Amino acid sequence: MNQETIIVFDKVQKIYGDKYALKNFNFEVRKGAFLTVVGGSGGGKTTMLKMINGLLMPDGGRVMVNGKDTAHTDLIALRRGIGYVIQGGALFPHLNVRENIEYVPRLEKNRLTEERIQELMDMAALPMDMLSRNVSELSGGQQQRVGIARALAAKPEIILMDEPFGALDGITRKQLQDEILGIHRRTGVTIVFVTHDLREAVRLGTWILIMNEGKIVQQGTPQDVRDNPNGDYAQRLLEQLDCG
Ligand SMILES: Nc1ncnc2c1ncn2[C@@H]1O[C@H](COP(=O)(O)OP(=O)(O)OP(=O)(O)O)[C@@H](O)[C@H]1O
Repeated sequence: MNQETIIVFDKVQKIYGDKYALKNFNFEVRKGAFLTVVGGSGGGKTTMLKMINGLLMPDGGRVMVNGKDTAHTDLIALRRGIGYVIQGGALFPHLNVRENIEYVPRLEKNRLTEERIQELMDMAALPMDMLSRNVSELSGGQQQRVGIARALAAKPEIILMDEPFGALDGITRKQLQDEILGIHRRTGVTIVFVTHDLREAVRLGTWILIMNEGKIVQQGTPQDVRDNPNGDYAQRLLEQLDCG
């Protein structure tokens, strides 16, 4: 394994009934990458993401994170090093912002210092006076920011993001994209970010993976993908960039 590789998919298969969600999927994620995974509905993006933190296991092949096969690893320890952000933030609605952010570290008997909480709020561009607010009173964009602060709390090596900004208006979406780019730049965390939106994928990614029907259509830098679309599917997807 390449020293700089943090996640490896090795001949991974995932089958539901007689349909492959992932078919002979081989892929490596470099440490520190901002990988964006793009493609149409049902292409296998969420399936591949959930295999990284062991929410799903392969039916064939293996997924390695930091050199360890997820099928033979302590899943709690694995998830401790992986932040997970999904659409809507999946916050605990009855808890306030502080309690949401402190939730996982507390389970592990790690108290976050006030300094660390301030740092997390700053990274997510949230004001400190929001800590005592109940999350159900916050806007969608604010909730998503709390989800990001919570995912960062345990200083993960990897952050998985599944359509995190899908439900937000254009302006809020752009602000959150800027925030996550800043977090990536400052912390060097490896990010795997699933989106339907090629424009978002190109804007954020250092590396782009285009998937369709459980297979890789194309991968490369945003520039490579734009300049040399591989086949009809990539070409049609890229046409989104030119109209709109
Ligand atoms: N629990 C499940 N049971 C049966 N089929 C499933 C299940 N989860 C996913 N699938 C199927 O596997 C395929 C890949 O789904 P997946 O959610 O990974 O795609 P996706 O690219 O993330 O799609 P979307 O962008 O719509 O979320 C789809 O055909 C889907 O219907």
